[in-house]
Amino acid sequence: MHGPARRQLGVRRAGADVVSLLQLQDVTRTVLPPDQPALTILSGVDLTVEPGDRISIVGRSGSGKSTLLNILGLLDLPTSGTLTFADRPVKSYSGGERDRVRGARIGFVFQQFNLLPGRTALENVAMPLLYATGRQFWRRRSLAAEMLEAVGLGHRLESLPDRLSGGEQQRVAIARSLVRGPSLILADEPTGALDLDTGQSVMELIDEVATRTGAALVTITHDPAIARRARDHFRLDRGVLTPVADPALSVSGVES
Ligand SMILES: Nc1ncnc2c1ncn2[C@@H]1O[C@H](COP(=O)(O)OP(=O)(O)OP(=O)(O)O)[C@@H](O)[C@H]1O
Repeated sequence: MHGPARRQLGVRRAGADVVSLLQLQDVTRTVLPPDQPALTILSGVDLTVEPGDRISIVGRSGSGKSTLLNILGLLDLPTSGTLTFADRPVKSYSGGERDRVRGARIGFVFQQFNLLPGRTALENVAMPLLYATGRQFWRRRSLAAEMLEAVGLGHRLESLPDRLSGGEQQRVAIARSLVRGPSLILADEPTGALDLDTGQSVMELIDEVATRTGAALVTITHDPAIARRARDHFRLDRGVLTPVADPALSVSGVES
């Protein structure tokens, strides 16, 4: 067994003593809107993410992508089912521990760059290191500069976001997401605000950094060309996650 089927059943690669990075087993998320019956947004979601994985998830608007992303990013807990990070049940973490694990081990890349407008590229990238400890904290400016160098912006350290192009701003946002060396990168429509060529080069950059650091990359997108860059593909449809061979087939008729 290989690829998505293995991933959904959580079967480990033969002979590997891999600690799964993130595992969802039979995850459900239900909300209780006021004066309305309970609404099931995710049901029976199984997914295993291992170090170095490249996974794409596509789904139409309202299929539950944001809800799933919040669970993958430890921002929300499942209503039922099991969520483990590094083989430890997430519900056993205190709120503070969950925040620390998220900050240190998960990097988010969003469609909106969310850069602080009055801060330079260097200050924006150094920001997450204010929450780090030891060497990462004390060396935050030089680590941020190295990261900006790595995304090709070593010459724009002192630039404010409004002096940068969209692609450059996304590179700064990527540098900021990855500066703490996360083991899991969650990219939510990372190229949604960029033109085709810039989008492809930004994805190449994320792939390259993930490969260099051994991080797993989960990309949520409606764009089949972006999804195809992953190795394993899933479709989310009305809260149900299913493996698919080709992301293009799973997005026909999908609205972004
Ligand atoms: N707290 C909530 N209360 C009521 N309904 C909710 C809540 N959160 C999500 N929903 C509903 O659940 C469904 C899935 O929401 P979600 O935001 O996860 O979808 P999505 O796939 O990210 O959509 P989009 O691509 O449009 O952002 C939607 O119909 C949404 O209206």
